[in-house]
Amino acid sequence: MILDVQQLVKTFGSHTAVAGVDLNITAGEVHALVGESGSGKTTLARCVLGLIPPTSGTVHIAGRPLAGLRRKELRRLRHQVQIVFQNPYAALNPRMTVRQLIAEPLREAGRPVTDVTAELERVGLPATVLTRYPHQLSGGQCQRVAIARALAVGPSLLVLDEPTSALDVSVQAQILNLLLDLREHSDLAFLLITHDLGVVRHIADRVSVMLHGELVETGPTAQVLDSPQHPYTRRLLDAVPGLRPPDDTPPSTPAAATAQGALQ
Ligand SMILES: Nc1ncnc2c1ncn2[C@@H]1O[C@H](COP(=O)(O)OP(=O)(O)OP(=O)(O)O)[C@@H](O)[C@H]1O
Repeated sequence: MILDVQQLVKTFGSHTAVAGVDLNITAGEVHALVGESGSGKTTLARCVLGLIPPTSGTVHIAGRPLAGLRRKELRRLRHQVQIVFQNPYAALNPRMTVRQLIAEPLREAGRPVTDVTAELERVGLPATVLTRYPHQLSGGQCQRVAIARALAVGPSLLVLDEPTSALDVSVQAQILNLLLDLREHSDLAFLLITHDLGVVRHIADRVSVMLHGELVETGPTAQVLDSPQHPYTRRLLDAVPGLRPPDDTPPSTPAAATAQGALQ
């Protein structure tokens, strides 16, 4: 088990942002976390990353508790979980070249900086971008650099916070395919925070639905999207035309098959 969260609670003053969440992710799993704005997704992710302490509950990374570690151990454990943000331009230092941006985490992880080109190749970028600054890259290229930086320290879990929503639709697909490709060739697991249920259908193995700080439903993606149990999940799905066949249409009809196939 790469991530094991138990009974996690996070309050800010009198406001409860995360209200007793259990969540586990195994090696190689793509786990999507969906829910409306303010439901607590980012707060949960920040607790998982060790950026903020939970009010109560536990987070274990690869079997080790995040709480109560000495600084050095915590740093090592934190390498295991990396994050990629929504807006790559904001996440990358504008004064650093791509070479410097990727060398920085390699150095931090004690790896040779000569690996920079290999790291670039891994995310589908040519060596010609090495001397460029973020503003000289496209949004998709920037996001690839951000992913390369996250991968450089050898994480087991990548938290992706709306990783494609700032990108053009065609570039979104390329980044999603890159993530699938990375997963195919490693045991890397993903916690994918997204509003896009089409993306969930396309790449997630399991999905958790968050509402007012609680996980109201968790299960294999097809099961949750095709037979949602919680009324909130149903409402989310009903808001996206074509994601789920209407209740009175058997899933086996050609129309329903087309609606679902369009998202594949
Ligand atoms: N540092 C903070 N101080 C006070 N309240 C906070 C803080 N961080 C988050 N909150 C509150 O906690 C709740 C959950 O916020 P969070 O950002 O986790 O939601 P979210 O599901 O990630 O939303 P979005 O999809 O818009 O990013 C919100 O009501 C938010 O205002």
